[in-house]
Amino acid sequence: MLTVEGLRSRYGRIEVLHGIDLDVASGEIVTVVGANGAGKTTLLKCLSGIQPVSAGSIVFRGEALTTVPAHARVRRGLAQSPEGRQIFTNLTVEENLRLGAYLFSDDKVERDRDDAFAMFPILKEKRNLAAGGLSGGQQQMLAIARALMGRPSCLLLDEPSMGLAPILVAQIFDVVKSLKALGVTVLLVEQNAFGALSVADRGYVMETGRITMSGPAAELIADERIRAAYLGI
Ligand SMILES: Nc1ncnc2c1ncn2[C@@H]1O[C@H](COP(=O)(O)OP(=O)(O)OP(=O)(O)O)[C@@H](O)[C@H]1O
Repeated sequence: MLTVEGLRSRYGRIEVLHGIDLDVASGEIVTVVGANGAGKTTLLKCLSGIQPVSAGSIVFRGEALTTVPAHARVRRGLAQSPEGRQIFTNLTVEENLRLGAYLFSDDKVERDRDDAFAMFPILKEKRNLAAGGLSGGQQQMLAIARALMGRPSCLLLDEPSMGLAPILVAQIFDVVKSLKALGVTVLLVEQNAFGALSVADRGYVMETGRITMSGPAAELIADERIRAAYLGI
């Protein structure tokens, strides 16, 4: 569904992605794990079209995306739930969800909203409250639910567990896992390697702008080097 080859990107004169190769098949949950500053967020920004690519290619559902603007990528089914959530805190939960469906005016929007409420009952309970009043975990759920309202075929998730208490981290990873059942393909970028690899089918390890390891998530979790470097085991 998504194939990235030789992707390079830079901030000014400093290159931070040095030729990334990765692919995500339809229906998979794939994670990119790596330390703070490895380049994970930059990679997702290149995929969503808000960071220029200096070399390489991005092909999504058979179509080259590298020069397609960000808004057009969303229309093609590639959606991002950004790091730091970026929900509209002054709007209600329901208004935030409706904004996620801005591409559509059909009656399926109501059904999508009901599906979101079924998936996240707490959002239904708080639908008329300002989103800024939600807890961190609830805001993260809202950010994911809002991205789903755009009916993506592939969802890019940037550090959904960041800044959350451990119990909420577990909940968020459960949510990611449940996306698979909805038929949504997920590319999940995370510093929490254990949580991410626990729910993913496959994983890539990123270090200073390069992919240094990849494989089935279960194999990566069992790998001594990964356990020592990322899992603190
Ligand atoms: N706007 C920017 N201008 C210059 N350098 C940047 C900018 N954003 C990121 N960088 C640098 O690019 C490198 C990769 O950063 P990036 O945010 O992609 O890493 P990351 O793995 O996502 O880390 P984090 O987990 O903190 O988001 C880092 O060295 C960072 O300092």
